[in-house]
Order: sequence, then structure tokens, then C-alpha cells
Amino acid sequence: MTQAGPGPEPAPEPRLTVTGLRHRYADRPVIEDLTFTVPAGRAVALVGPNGAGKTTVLRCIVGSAEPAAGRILLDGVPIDERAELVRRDVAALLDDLDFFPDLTAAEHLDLLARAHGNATPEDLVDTLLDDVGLLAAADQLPGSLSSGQRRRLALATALVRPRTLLVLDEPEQRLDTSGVAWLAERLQEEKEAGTSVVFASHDPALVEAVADDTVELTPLP
Ligand SMILES: Nc1ncnc2c1ncn2[C@@H]1O[C@H](COP(=O)(O)OP(=O)(O)OP(=O)(O)O)[C@@H](O)[C@H]1O
Repeated sequence: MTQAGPGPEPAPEPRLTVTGLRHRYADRPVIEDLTFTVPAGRAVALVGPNGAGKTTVLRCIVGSAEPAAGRILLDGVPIDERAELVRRDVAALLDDLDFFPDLTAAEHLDLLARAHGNATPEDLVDTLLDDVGLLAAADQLPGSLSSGQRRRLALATALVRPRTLLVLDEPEQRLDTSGVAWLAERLQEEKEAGTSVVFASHDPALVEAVADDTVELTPLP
């Protein structure tokens, strides 16, 4: 009698489940019947040309756009029924962030960390500023940062708070080559820490480096 070897690894439980998603602006359909899942510690990239609906899907996931049909579950619970928990569990960077003009880069991160329950965020803030290459600019006001530095600060605001799901819209925007390399490494670390990542991107190298799965969207006629 032969002994059965270990079977194939069981598919990981999805953390985020998007099923049959449809979205329309006025009467114009933008997303038709989209289904995908993101397990813990995995990354899914939404790819496709301008206007394909990537941002719209991300907006539905974070609850800032209302699907016309379909279900979006986070850990098995509909996103809309756990609105408060979404705020706790989901870190998102979808738009250019509006910064407070009179708070420094470090103060922004400090404020957000404290708002999310970290009473002693000094070390975390320093580490993140170092990570995103803004240590020397820690005491600068947002208005004095370059557009790439503001983008780095915006990314840091998503990483300074607790999260189980990270939602990013074109995180590579305005980053230089070394910034994109850092981003790829950082997103890998996020996955290793068990965070699920869903991101839209126009950068094939970033997608290749980070995504376990890609969802290809095409503009609807
Ligand atoms: N608020 C809105 N009102 C009406 N139409 C909208 C709105 N937002 C987006 N659209 C349209 O929906 C479609 C999908 O837009 P979306 O921003 O989701 O695409 P995208 O794939 O993220 O594009 P890009 O790569 O340019 O960021 C586009 O045709 C866009 O014009």
C-alpha cells in the first residue's frame, strides 16, 4: 500500500471577496460583473488603460462609491455593514491627499498614528520618514515639499496606521526609480506581515514584483 503524500496546499481563505460587481455613472456602465478575491498576505493588481474603471473598483471597495450590483465582503462581512470596522482595518490611498498647510510632515504622521490609537508613535514616525526618504524633510510644511515628496508623505500616511487591507490607486505616481523600487519592497513586506493589498497600477514592473494576481479591466463601450 502506498502512503498518500501531502496533498496540494489548500487555497488561502479570501479576506476580500468581490462578487458580480457592477457600477455605472448615471446610465453609463463602467464595471460589469467583476469577481475576484484577495487572500491574507497576497496582492492583487488592477490593470488596464485609462478609464477602464480601476479607481471606481477601489472606491467601491473602500465604500466611497456605491455598486449598482454585486457583493463586497471583508472577512465575510459586507463592507457597508462594517463601515466603522472598515475605517479601522483598511488603509487606503486613492486620491491626492489634502494636507493641513500648517502641520509638518512628521506632525501629519504623528497625528494619524495617535488618531488610530498609537499613544507613542515617535519611533514609528521616524522609521517611516526614513523609509520614504523624508527624514531630512520631517520638519517641512507640505507646501514646501516637491510633488514626489508629497506623494511619499501620502504613502506614509497609509502605512502609519494599523491595517489588514491596503488599498492603493497608482501608488507609483510621481515616484522616481528608487522610489518605485522602495515601494515594491515595502509592499512585499506588507504581504509578509499578512496584510492584503489591492492596487491599481500602470507600472508593469511594480505589478510583476508585487502582484500574486492581476485583474485586467477594459473600458466598456
Ligand atoms: N464621478 C464620475 N462621474 C462620471 N463618470 C466618471 C466619474 N468617475 C469616473 N468616471 C468615468 O468612469 C470611467 C472609469 O473611470 P476610472 O477613474 O475608474 O478609471 P481608471 O481605470 O481608474 O482610469 P485611470 O487609469 O485614468 O486612472 C471613465 O470613463 C471615467 O470617465
